Amino acid sequence: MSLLKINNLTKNFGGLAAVSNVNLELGKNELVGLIGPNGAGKTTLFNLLTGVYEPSEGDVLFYNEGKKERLNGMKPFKVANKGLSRTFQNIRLFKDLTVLDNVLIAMNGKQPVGVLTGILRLPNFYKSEKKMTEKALDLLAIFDLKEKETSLAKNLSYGEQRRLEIVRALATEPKLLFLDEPAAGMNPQETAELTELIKKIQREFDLTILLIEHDMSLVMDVCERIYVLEYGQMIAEGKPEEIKTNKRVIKAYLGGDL
Ligand SMILES: Nc1ncnc2c1ncn2[C@@H]1O[C@H](COP(=O)(O)OP(=O)(O)OP(=O)(O)O)[C@@H](O)[C@H]1O
Repeated sequence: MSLLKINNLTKNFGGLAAVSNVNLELGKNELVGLIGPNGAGKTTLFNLLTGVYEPSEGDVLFYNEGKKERLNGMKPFKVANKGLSRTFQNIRLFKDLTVLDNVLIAMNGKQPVGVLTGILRLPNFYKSEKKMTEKALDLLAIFDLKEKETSLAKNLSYGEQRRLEIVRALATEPKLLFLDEPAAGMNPQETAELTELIKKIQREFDLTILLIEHDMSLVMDVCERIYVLEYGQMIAEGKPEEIKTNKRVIKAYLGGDL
């Protein structure tokens, strides 16, 4: 069953087509990779899918509980409310807030009580706040960050900050998660641990994941299917073993081995 469909998507920056006539489809519960050399258009594509950019041409269609919705032109917070969440290539945390507060802020849009209940601090407000805190701590525990709940985000190691970013994205209870280079800057052991975590959250949270990653071992290990972009165009799509031996893909990566 299709969850997201991208039809002939194009984004022009002046004379440059950063994304050109791209088609892509994600089925429910799929874990799909998006790879390509530097400047291929991967992040631009994520920005088109999450409302940061409006497409120059084409459609982004989201199949939400049987209803087809067109996401083009929707503001990022609206796209997030539909159940599409993302992490960024450059870490975007509230560095001077605690780990727990970083997660609670991400959850805020999901606060189930009304504004008045919140302003007047009625009993339901405290009940819901307690529930949210418990949920945030459960998520932090999965990512081995529970003991750090009171640490300031800026005092976490690089790998921990990257994990906290994923926790924040999950806190919005997404149906579709876009991960932009989650292993960037991680050492091999941290990358191996993250690989296992990505597999685990996809299973346990009933998620569909699209993953941009330069670390080929991670991509080949976790992804069921892989799309390859080069100069804004989708040059290949297939299973990891097909992508590894695809001549056009190998050429795009300067003739090197994947
Ligand atoms: N806001 C912008 N204005 C003008 N050009 C842009 C803009 N954003 C991206 N580009 C250009 O579009 C092309 C694709 O960039 P993009 O960042 O999407 O590539 P990428 O595949 O994510 O690269 P990397 O792997 O290095 O992160 C590049 O040539 C880039 O310079």
